[in-house]
Order: sequence, then structure tokens, then C-alpha cells
Amino acid sequence: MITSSTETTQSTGAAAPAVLDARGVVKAFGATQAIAEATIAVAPGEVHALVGENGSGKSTLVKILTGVHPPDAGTVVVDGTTLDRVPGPRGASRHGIVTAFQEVLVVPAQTVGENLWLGVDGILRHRVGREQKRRRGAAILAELLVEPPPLDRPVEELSLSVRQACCVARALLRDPKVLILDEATSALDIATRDRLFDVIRRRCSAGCSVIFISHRMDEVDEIADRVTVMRAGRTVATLERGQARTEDLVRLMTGSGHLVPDEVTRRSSAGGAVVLRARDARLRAGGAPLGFTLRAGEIVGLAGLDGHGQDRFLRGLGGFGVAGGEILSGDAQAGRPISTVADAAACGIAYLPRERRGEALFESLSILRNFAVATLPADRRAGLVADRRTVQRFLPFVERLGIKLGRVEDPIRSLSGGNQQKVVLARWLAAGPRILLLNDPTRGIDLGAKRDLYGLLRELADDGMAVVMLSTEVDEHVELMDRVLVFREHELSAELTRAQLSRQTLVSAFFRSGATAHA
Ligand SMILES: Nc1ncnc2c1ncn2[C@@H]1O[C@H](COP(=O)(O)OP(=O)(O)OP(=O)(O)O)[C@@H](O)[C@H]1O
Repeated sequence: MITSSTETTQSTGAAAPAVLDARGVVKAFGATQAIAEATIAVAPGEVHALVGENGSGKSTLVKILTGVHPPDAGTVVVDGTTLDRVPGPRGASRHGIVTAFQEVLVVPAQTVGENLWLGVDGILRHRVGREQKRRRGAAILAELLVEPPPLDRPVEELSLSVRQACCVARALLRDPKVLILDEATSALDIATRDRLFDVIRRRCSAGCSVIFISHRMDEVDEIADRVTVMRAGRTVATLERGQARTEDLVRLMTGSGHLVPDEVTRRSSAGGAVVLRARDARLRAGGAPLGFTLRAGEIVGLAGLDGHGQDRFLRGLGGFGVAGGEILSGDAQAGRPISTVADAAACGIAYLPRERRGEALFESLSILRNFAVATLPADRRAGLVADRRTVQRFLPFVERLGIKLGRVEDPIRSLSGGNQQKVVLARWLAAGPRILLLNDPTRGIDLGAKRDLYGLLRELADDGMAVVMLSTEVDEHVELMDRVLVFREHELSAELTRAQLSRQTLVSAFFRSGATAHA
């Protein structure tokens, strides 16, 4: 059911010429056929979701629509003009096509105001004066954020969610005709995401169109008028709102009838010996102290609105320090304090950071080296590293996590975003930790891989590993966790047991302060 003409049907039922129409697009990178055949027509005023597994070609299609890559074949019709290629990102901007990406593209040392207007002067037809820039920047941030940061604050001081909101704000400031959000909601907290959806609805009713890429089916369900599904480099269907049930989308994406969640995510673990404790831990000076006991075999979720202390707590468990109190290893290590990353490593704690870029990825290295960077001594013989051994260790993870790659020697940046994340995860799993601390590990990971990861984590927990996982995805907490700690204003505000967990109880706990739910 592929919509392939410039005459597309809007959700209202009215026919209108597409504002952006890619037909028969093909693109290869060397031996990798990133897009075998893609066709998508975006109607004025619609939110058109683009979904597909990691590596299915969504970002490559976006890069063709925005002139980053020329297609090998096919055409792009922009505002009725047929082009063999979109004339570069600036050319796309001039046509009103603007993108916000998942990777948070900001200059950390510059201020919020400078980041909002970064690169805009050469694109806008009229120069925008300093005062007007401040006014418009502040207005757009106030639309997106409950507590917008001051415009002169350096971006590096902001949370990931606020930084991502700045990127979306930057795209919105360009008054796009077609706004492309390429997983740009993945780091937003739930309140900001809801506000963004309101902004999208207002912009769309004024004629803007949105291409919306997300791995979160609840978001697609909420905002999309139509959904185009990609599988292995092909657009396989375009569905109208109402036709696009999650299970149908999953089937179209994966080519199989597997649905999420399966029983594995529902199995709960009782927990074994104590492996880690927080005693009177404070996440900010003057905050209420919190106690926490982690047992072998359990999976504990950390939740809350972004920037409310859950990240600080997770990092505290990983030896990055807390504002007061102590983090202590469990009985096996006789209460050894964990105050540095080295202490944590010595106690078998592995920490997977939230931000791939900068914190976790070595962009100039190969896929294999990125995998092996924490465990290289395992492959050393007589002082030399045997790549063959590294490959042997890596391949089971490639299989297990479904990592899509060309050759293991290829640069890590040749992988799609989700596959890069899987390589980082494999790196830490290969270290065989006793305690795994995961900071939003499924951000950017597709549904099938998420399901595989949940199964893997449950298996590891069954084998005695303890897992603490910060997640920004409500469904993930509900489906996977044995219990969830909810943070508010840098204090523990609620602890929900598995029996208490539902979308509703969790989201209402985000907004309620001091309401500790008891088992
Ligand atoms: N610059 C590049 N060089 C080589 N291969 C690339 C390049 N960009 C993308 N690819 C490959 O093209 C395929 C499609 O990747 P793409 O990033 O478009 O997928 P995606 O659907 O956006 O995935 P994700 O959901 O993980 O972001 C992947 O196999 C990827 O490894």
C-alpha cells in the first residue's frame, strides 16, 4: 500500500499536492545498500512518521531529502520542482526543509542564545537583529520548556533533555515548511515531549509538515497522521492514522509477527544477596537522604522528569560521587566504599553512559576496537593483541544483539545510531560485570532489538547479575523492571513495586512530590 503519487490524501481526506515527494530513491555506501528503493510523499500540514528497525535506511533517506547525500537514483520533488538531488543542506533550508537530529548538535561552551541561532544568518533571507534574536529565542524556549534556561547560560551546564530541546528550538526558529525530527524526541523528558507535540500541532494547523522518526510507538500513535514503514532499505507501506496499529507496524518493520512485550519481560525476579547499598545518600546539598539496597538478580528502574536526580544517583552508584552519604558494595566485599570509578570497577560495576558521542564512542576507531576498548587485555598474547580472538569474542554479541554491520574493521561511524549503541552495550557486557548500571540504553534502539535486550538482561539477572537502569521510556519501566525508584527535585519521591507499576501510576508519580508509594 505505498503512496507514490504527488497527490496524497491528508487525514482530513482532502487531496493536496505533496510538499516533499521522494520517488524511487536508491543509495549505496560501497557494498552497503542503505536504500534499495524508497518512496515517500509528505502532504501539507501532516505529521508523517517514518519507522523501521535500526539500519533500515531512515536517516539515509532524511539525508537525501536534506541534501546531505545525493541519491544514486530517483528524484525528489520539492514544491512541485523535480530535482535529481537536493542542492545541499543550505539548499534544503532555502526550500524550508529543516532537520533536528537525535545526536545533540550543540557547541557546549557557547550560550543557549548563540546555539539557537547557530548557522542561521547565512540561510534566512533577512538579517535578524540581536534583540529580535533574543526575543524569538526566549519565546520558542518558553513554548517548549516549563523552566526555560536563561539565554546567556552556557549549554554545557544544561541537562541532555534541555540541550535536545535547544536543537529542536533551533529548527523551529527557521520557520520550516517541512520539519524533520530524526529521533529528536529520544532524550526529551515527558513534559517537554508533550509540549513539543502541542507546538507541532499548532505549526501543522498553520501549514507546516513534519517528518517524524521515532522508535517509540506510543509517540507515533499519539502524533502521526500517516506512517511510512521502512524495512531493509525499502519503504514497504504507508498507513493512514487508525490503520497503523502497533502490532501491524511491528510486523511490517520486522517481516515477522513477533510482538512486544513477550513473557520474558514479565518474569520477575525475587533478588538474591545484597550487592550494593546507598546509605543516607544525598543527591544535592540539603536534600533528603535516601537508602537503597540492590540485590543480585534484580532489575531496578530509575525514573522521573529529566534532571530530577536519577542521573546523579546512577552515576553515584558508579563511583562518580554523591553530594552526601555513602555508596557501599554488598556483603561480598564487606561494605567497601565506592567513591571513585576505580572503586566501582574493582567491585565489578560497569557503567554505560547516556550520551554516545563524547562519552562512549571512539569515533575515529573501528567497530571492533570500539567493542574491545574495555577488555583488550583478554586478547593479548605475548604482549600482542590478536584480532582473531577479539572477533571471536565479539561475534556472539553481534548475533545476540542483532548488530547490523558490514565488516568489523569498518569505522564505527559507518553504523546507524542504534547499532552504534549496541556495540557500546556489547563492550560492557563483555567485561562480565556483577552489577550493570545502564543510563537510558535503549535510546535509539528499535523495537526488535529492545525486545532482545530485555530478554538478555532478564537472562543475565537470572544468572545473578544486578541491573540498575535509568530509562526515559515509561513502557520500558512497566514491562521490564522488578521495581522502579522515582526521583523528584533530587530526592527519592516514590518506589513502585512490580505489582504497582502501570503507565498511569508511574507518570503520576513523576509529577507528585514526596508521595512515596509503599509496597
Ligand atoms: N556514511 C555511511 N557509510 C557507510 N554506511 C552507511 C553510512 N550511513 C549509513 N550507512 C549504512 O546504511 C544503512 C542504513 O543506515 P541508516 O542510518 O539510514 O539507518 P536508520 O534506519 O536511520 O537506523 P537507526 O534507527 O539505527 O538510526 C546501515 O546499514 C548503515 O550502516
